[in-house]
Amino acid sequence: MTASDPTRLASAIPLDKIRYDDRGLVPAIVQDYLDGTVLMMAWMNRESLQKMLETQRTWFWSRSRQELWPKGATSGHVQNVQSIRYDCDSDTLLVTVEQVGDIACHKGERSCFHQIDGQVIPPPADTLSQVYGVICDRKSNPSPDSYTNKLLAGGDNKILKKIGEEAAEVVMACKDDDPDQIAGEVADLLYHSLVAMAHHNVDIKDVYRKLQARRR
Ligand SMILES: N=c1c2ncn([C@@H]3O[C@H](COP(=O)(O)OP(=O)(O)OP(=O)(O)O)[C@@H](O)[C@H]3O)c2ncn1[C@@H]1O[C@H](COP(=O)(O)O)[C@@H](O)[C@H]1O
Repeated sequence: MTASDPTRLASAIPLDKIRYDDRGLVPAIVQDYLDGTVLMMAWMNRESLQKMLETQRTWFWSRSRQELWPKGATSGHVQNVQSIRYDCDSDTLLVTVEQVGDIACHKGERSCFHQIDGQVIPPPADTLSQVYGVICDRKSNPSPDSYTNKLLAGGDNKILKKIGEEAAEVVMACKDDDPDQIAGEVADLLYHSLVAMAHHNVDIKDVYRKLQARRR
């Protein structure tokens, strides 16, 4: 279900089926629709859910201010709703969004979630994005033992040669019809493609956007 289809978005969530608690609230977990990063958790009531369905933007209920609040009203960092799901006993919502701008947190930080080391940058939920994050970090902060840095130092000549080799290895593994070997060679091909993307400053989310745009 996508936000460009408001009828389906509204009909997918029967407002009366949701089990609100004794305060009339239901928790909503908000996730980036491209890489699955968990952006924030906030509370909704029936009215905010209704508003979210109507506007296709996130609306929550503030327990401290006792009022409805639309995400990004002051910062402009709105969240365009892509899908809404509820769990099996209908007492939790999972909302996937296109985050416009960096800031997701209601306190103005980059994320609601702190890592153990105190950083507030959320780790993307999917493995490919995590590996790409490390590769980009190696590019910014080279490490002498890093294979990635050896590739990046060799530029296109070295990186593209490896992509050609890894693609040929995928072909051979498929010819051998060996699922485990195919998985290993595809992992190598994906990794080297990510290095090429980092070398050419491609945002991994742009790849995900293209895949999403092609979804049927
Ligand atoms: N995901 C990978 C990854 N996949 C494959 N490879 C490397 O890619 C190479 C695969 O090429 P080959 O199979 O041809 O092996 P090879 O013959 O040893 O390679 P060459 O001699 O041709 O360089 C191996 O050296 C693998 O270790 C990877 N190297 C690093 N990563 C990730 O990249 C990030 C940065 O790692 P470093 O660069 O090691 O700091 C980390 O998150 C890693 O997990």
